Order: sequence, then structure tokens, then C-alpha cells
Amino acid sequence: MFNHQKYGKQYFMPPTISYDWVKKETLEKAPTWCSVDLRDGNQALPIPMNLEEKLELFQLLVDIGFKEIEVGFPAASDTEFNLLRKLIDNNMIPDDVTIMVITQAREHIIRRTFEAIQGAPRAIVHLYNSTSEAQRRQVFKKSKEEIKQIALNGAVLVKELAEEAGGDIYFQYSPESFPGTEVDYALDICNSVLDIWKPTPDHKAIINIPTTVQIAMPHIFANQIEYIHKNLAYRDGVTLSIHPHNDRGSGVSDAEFGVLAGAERVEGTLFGIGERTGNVDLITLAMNMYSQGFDPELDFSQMNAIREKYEKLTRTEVHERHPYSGDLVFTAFSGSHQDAISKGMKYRQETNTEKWDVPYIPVDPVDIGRNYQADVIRVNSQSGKGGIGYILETNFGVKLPYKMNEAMGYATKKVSDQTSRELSAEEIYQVFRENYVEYHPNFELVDYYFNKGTGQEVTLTIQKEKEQIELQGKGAGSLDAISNALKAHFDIDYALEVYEQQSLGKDSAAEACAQIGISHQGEIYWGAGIHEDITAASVYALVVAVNRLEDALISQKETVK
Ligand SMILES: CC(=O)SCCNC(=O)CCNC(=O)[C@H](O)C(C)(C)COP(=O)(O)OP(=O)(O)OC[C@H]1O[C@@H](n2cnc3c(N)ncnc32)[C@H](O)[C@@H]1OP(=O)(O)O
Ligand SMILES: CC(C)C(=O)C(=O)O
Ligand SMILES: [Mg+2]
Repeated sequence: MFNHQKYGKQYFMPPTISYDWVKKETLEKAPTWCSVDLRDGNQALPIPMNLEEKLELFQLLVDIGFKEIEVGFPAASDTEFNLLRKLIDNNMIPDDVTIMVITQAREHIIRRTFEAIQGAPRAIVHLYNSTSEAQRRQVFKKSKEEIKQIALNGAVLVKELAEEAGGDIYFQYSPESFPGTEVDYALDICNSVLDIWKPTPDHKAIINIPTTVQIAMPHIFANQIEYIHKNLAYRDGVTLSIHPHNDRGSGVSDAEFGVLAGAERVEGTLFGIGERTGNVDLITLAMNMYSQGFDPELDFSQMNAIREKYEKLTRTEVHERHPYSGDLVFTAFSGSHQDAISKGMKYRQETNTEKWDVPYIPVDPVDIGRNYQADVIRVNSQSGKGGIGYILETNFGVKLPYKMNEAMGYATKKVSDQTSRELSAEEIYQVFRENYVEYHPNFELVDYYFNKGTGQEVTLTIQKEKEQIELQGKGAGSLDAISNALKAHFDIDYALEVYEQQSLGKDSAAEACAQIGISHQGEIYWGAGIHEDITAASVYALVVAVNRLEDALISQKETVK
């Protein structure tokens, strides 16, 4: 039964709340990022990664710029143990990267963990045990004091083994299931663990506060972190870290608020892959900073390549709407968004603006290896003239007059409505050609030439159904002469209202596109022509416009009948 009364508050407020974090605006300095993809990410995969896949992911994380990487839970499986050995024995850990290994606070697991890191240039040993009220009562059936003792025994053993091993070993402790733990109790365990480790500013320990399962709003977490930050022992010898999950969908907010509240390090995964609803997505966090103008100290300039590799290695799929990295996150289908984006892009070009503020696009897609043409504006039945004009202009160099663009918008919408699907740039161009370049249901132009090179007297041949007809015309210029010939033959009158043209390529041999709008009784009829010769392009454009006017006149006559 769907019954909310079954549920209630399981989190604990800290004993005092200062809300200092609220007064800060944004994250200006990157926290220390620690990737837990190879551990928390991997332990959440239906088919965990094999050794080769883990090595490939490790390299990807290094390339992105992670300086701390949780490589695994070496006591959990041979694969994880062997990964550690492979990395260490083959000197595959860069000098500026520190690996981390996790262990439960259980003796045989801790010992096995130290075997796995033997000979590592540097390592963080991450000790954890569960501290929540629910787990104490249901899982461990132990008192607060007994649970604390598990952590302390683990901390003592970790310290002894590190001293025996020598080398550069750092310690991290996590009160796992923190969200359901009394905050002052969790703090007491952390401080007691620190009393054993006695960290110093030169050799810091890490206290890592997880939202193992997210059960409160992000401001609660921020208050908890601020309390811990202010009451942590050995504060200058401790890096305060957070490890948000995403059960309530607020992993990113937990992380951002947590850092405002005093955390200096964030653990998470790429794309938020992790237990249940995932860990916090480090890409989103880093890109959020980047889009505010702050250096995230991680490099996502090759986002698509990173995503493809990640999807392959983890056998997962990144959602097309996933922040920053999804396929569709820069794409606008809707008309008014497209209109604003295309105007914004144009404004940017014309003003040479340095700062990015194009409407509807929080970061420049090009910065992360995406592409305006393919990613930004895509057309379906929700789209409008702005986007369609943008596609014609950026893909094909065709820049339509304002009113013609509107007409082209309706023509395109009709097709996307009928087909109920997205139209590619090529399909939109085809709509343009069929409606404005190749449209001549009433007559076609077969040939034309100007008499005696004057350009003012023309002989043209048109084809009406199967009949070829020769027409003569005179005018102030070549287009005028042809226009007069057509007016006389069809016994129509119109004014040449709009004439625009543009070159479709950069070299002189490139084609030109001309657009012509003729007006008759308050309506404008459009045509376009594409040809290497601009005069020819204009003539063909006029022929289409006159064909459209003829259409209208024929249907008027039919209505009268
Ligand atoms: C929130 C997190 O993500 S924490 C990380 C969790 N990650 C993983 O568990 C992935 C890897 N883990 C594993 O492969 C296995 O759990 C192993 C190999 C580590 C241990 O396996 P097993 O010994 O078979 O037992 P299992 O994991 O079920 O452990 C349960 C026992 O450990 C105890 N335990 C669990 N966590 C802890 C802890 N952090 N500290 C001390 N004891 C613990 C339980 O009380 C239970 O004790 P019991 O045997 O007396 O009932
Ligand atoms: C072990 C801890 C840090 C963890 O992964 C969690 O609590 O989510
Ligand atoms: Mg976790």
C-alpha cells in the first residue's frame, strides 16, 4: 500500500547550527577531487569491471587530472588485489597521483589491504565502519561504545601496519551510514580515531563524511558538515572530505553546500555511477565551477570521448539529458529557445564578445568538444523559424529574408508534423529546395538570352505542360526584362518587393543563392535560385515566385467558380 505514514525522519540535526555557509555564494576554488569510480562505482555495476577495464579507467582518470583515486577494495576480490599489484609492480602510478584503498574495520581485511599496497610510492588507507542508529540496532546489535571500539581497533591496527610497512601512507576514516548517525556521536568517533592517528599539517589525515544513503535535504547536510568542520580535533592536520550519494537526487547540492560549509575534498564518480541512484557526479560539480568562471582543475575538454570510454568500460549508458555530458544537453528543439540561441550566437559573432552568455546554453559546447552544428539547434514539430534559419545559414550558407524565413518555417513544420519526427539539416535543406528552388508546377524556364548584350531585352523559352513557348521582354535591367515578359504572358501584375543574395562558398567559382519576394494584393510570394551566375540565380528565383503567385491566382479562380 502506498502509505506515507510508514516513514519518518531518520536524520539528526547537529547540536548547534551557525548557517555561516549560507552567506557564501559559490565555489571559487576546486576542492581536492577523489574519484571513487574504481571502488564505489565498480561495486554498483551488475558486471564489475575486469582487470584490463580497470587499468583503462585508471588511465582515463589520470588523464582527466585526478590526483587521488580510490583504486578498490583489495580484500574484496582477487581482481581488485591484482589491480593494485599490477599498478604498483609496474610503476604505473604517476608521481603526482595518490591511490587509495578501502577496508572495513576488520582485522583480516585490513591485513589483506596492506598486502595489496606493499611497495606503493604513496597510498591512503581508507577505514570505515557503520555508525548509524539503525545499523547499530539491526545489523551489529551493538552499543554506541562497542561500535566506536570497532573504529578504534581498526585505527590502531592500520597505524601499526603502516609503521611496519614504512613508506608514505596516509589514513582516512569514514563513519559509514553517517546520515542516520547522531552528529555529535559521529564527530566523537572521528575525533577519537584522530587521537590515535595524531595527524599533523605535514602529514594530514582525512575524515570523510558520507551521505551513504541520502535521507535529508542538502541544507541539513551542510549544517552537519559545518558543525563537524568547527568541532573537528587536529583541524589543521585534517582534510575534511565528503562523499555524497544521490538517493534524493541532491548529490550535487550536498557536495556544493558541503564545500561551502567547510569540506575541502569531494569523493564521487564520473557521470554519478554508483550504488543505487549513484554517487555525486564529479563532472557536473566540476563543470558547475567552470561555468561560473572558476578553474575546476579537471579537464573535460574531450567529453564525448570520455563518455564513450566510460560507457564501454562500465557497460552503462549515460542518459541523453545528463548534465553537461548527455547527448541532448545543448540541444534546443523548441522554437523560442532556438530563436534566442541563434540571435545570441549572431550577437556573439558580431560583437566579438569574450564572455559566454548565449541564452539557454550555460557553457560553450565547443569547450567540451561538442559542435554547434550538430548539437545546438535541432528541428522537430516544436521548432520555429529562428532555428530553421539558423540551420540553413550555418550548414548551407543560405540566409533567408525575414519574411521568407517565416514561410520556410511553416513549410518545414508541416513536414515534421506529418512525419512526427526530427528532421536532419539535409532534410531541412531538401524542404527548402522543394519549396523554393525547384518549385514550378505551372511553368518551367527552359532557356533565356539577352539580345545584343544590352541586358535590357530578353528572349526566354518557358515550358507549360508539354508546350514550349517563346516570350520577349524589355526592361530597365535584365531581371526587369524577364519579369515584364512573364507579366505580359500571364497577364499579371506584381511588384518586386524583396531581393537578396549571398554566396554559398568562399571561392569565386562558388554558387550564389538569390531570394526574391514579389507582392500582389498585399501577399508576398517567394522564390529562390541557386546558380554559379548571380543573374541566373535571380532569374530562377523569380520564376519560382511567379509560379507561387500563379498557384494563388488559380486557386482564387477555382474558389470563384
Ligand atoms: C557504503 C559502502 O559502499 S561501504 C563499501 C562496501 N563495499 C563492499 O562491501 C564491496 C566489497 N565487499 C566484499 O567483497 C565483502 O563484503 C568482503 C569480502 C569485504 C567481506 O565479505 P564477508 O566477510 O563474506 O562478509 P560481509 O561483507 O557479508 O560482512 C559482514 C560482516 O562484516 C561486518 N562488517 C561489515 N562492515 C563492517 C565494517 N565496516 N567494520 C567492521 N565490520 C563490518 C558485519 O557486521 C558482518 O559481521 P558478522 O559476520 O559478524 O555478521
Ligand atoms: C565507505 C563509505 C565512504 C561509502 O562509500 C559510503 O558511505 O557511501
Ligand atoms: Mg559510497
